[in-house]
Amino acid sequence: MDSSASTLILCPPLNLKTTPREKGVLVFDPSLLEKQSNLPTQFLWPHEDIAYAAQDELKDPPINLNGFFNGDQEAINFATKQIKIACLNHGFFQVINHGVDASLIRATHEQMDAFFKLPVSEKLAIRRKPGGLCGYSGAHAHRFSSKLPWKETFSFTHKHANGKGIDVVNHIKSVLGKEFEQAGGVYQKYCEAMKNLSLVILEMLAISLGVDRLYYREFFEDGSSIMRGNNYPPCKEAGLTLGTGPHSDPNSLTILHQDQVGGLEIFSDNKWQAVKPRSDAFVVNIGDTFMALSNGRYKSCLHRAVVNEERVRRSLVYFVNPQEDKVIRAPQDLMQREEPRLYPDFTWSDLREFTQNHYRADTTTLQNFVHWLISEKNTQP
Ligand SMILES: C=C1C[C@]23C[C@H]1CC[C@H]2[C@]1(C)CCC[C@@](C)(C(=O)O)[C@H]1[C@@H]3C(=O)O
Ligand SMILES: O=C(O)CCC(=O)C(=O)O
Ligand SMILES: [Fe+2]
Repeated sequence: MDSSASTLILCPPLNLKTTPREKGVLVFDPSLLEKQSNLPTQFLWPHEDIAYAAQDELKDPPINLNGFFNGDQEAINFATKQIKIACLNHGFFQVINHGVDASLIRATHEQMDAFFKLPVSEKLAIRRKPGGLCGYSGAHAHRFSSKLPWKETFSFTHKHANGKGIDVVNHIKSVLGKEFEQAGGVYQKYCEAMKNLSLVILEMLAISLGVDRLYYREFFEDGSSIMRGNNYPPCKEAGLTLGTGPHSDPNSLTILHQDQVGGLEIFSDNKWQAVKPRSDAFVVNIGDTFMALSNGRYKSCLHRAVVNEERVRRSLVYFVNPQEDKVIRAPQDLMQREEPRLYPDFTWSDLREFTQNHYRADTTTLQNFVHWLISEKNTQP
């Protein structure tokens, strides 16, 4: 396991108060890192993670959601069949005609850009703390000391049940100050749009699995998702590092919007395949929690993000989660005699704790989590 707080300080330390769990603060400042003659070893990734750069682009057609919004049954059947094929194959698909305003997507990217352009000291003042998921992170140095991702992230929670609330605005104002009220408003709208889109996708997933069409929608109605901006600066030695290493997302679904630079790759048909950016599409992937909610029928998708030498790349990510203490259990229809139940009851809070404190997400997170959960339960007094 590699989750010790980093003692490494790549750039002159700023005057930061650190918590006892933070043994040091790595400052991810690409303009300073650029001046170092070699890529610091902490950013090097092993051959098996980097190798076999995608030669092909994924050819799957995007799923058109128009029919769903218009209640066109034939179109819904067609789209849910396409979703089923994608989720049985690799757990990844793109959606178009999703109903989210292009101007809202653009505005959200712009607000994230403005955030990442803040001085490093301001970003570090709201840094993500060990064990937590929210705040600013430079290269995830608060969690790992090797195989650092060449990226910075800014994350916060979005609670689904708050409807048209202003919890995101209030949170952003409280951490960044009143001048970020407008940014908070944009994020709030974007999160609402992502929540609504996630509920549509969950309904289509239910149809595609042949279970009660509202099963997942209702399950996630009071969920608590995570919104994140990823910023991948250009890297002189892009071939030696990764923006996000190969992993499956532990959450339920991920809805991602990437800019036009490109870099997202998914592992399908035994090879890495590039996902060509489409500004009008959202990329959706199945995560470990949904894999459990489908009793293993739908695959949690293996993916990574490569960086490049010239251009900064950005993505907006909405990690969909249920309410944290809700029991994760597949619908009864998917746990028949011929398809025995594959996973024990667990909660997102358990899996989140496992991935934050005991494990680095990979393709076997769910399997290893189940073993951990069982042994934890057995050792509790
Ligand atoms: C529970 C979580 C851990 C991560 C953020 C949320 C949902 C996805 C996870 C993550 C993206 C999976 C890949 C590795 C990771 C460290 C990352 O590169 O960002 C993961 C997240 C995290 O801890 O930030
Ligand atoms: O930025 C990307 O394209 C991928 C990011 C990702 O996989 C993640 O944040 O989980
Ligand atoms: Fe991911």
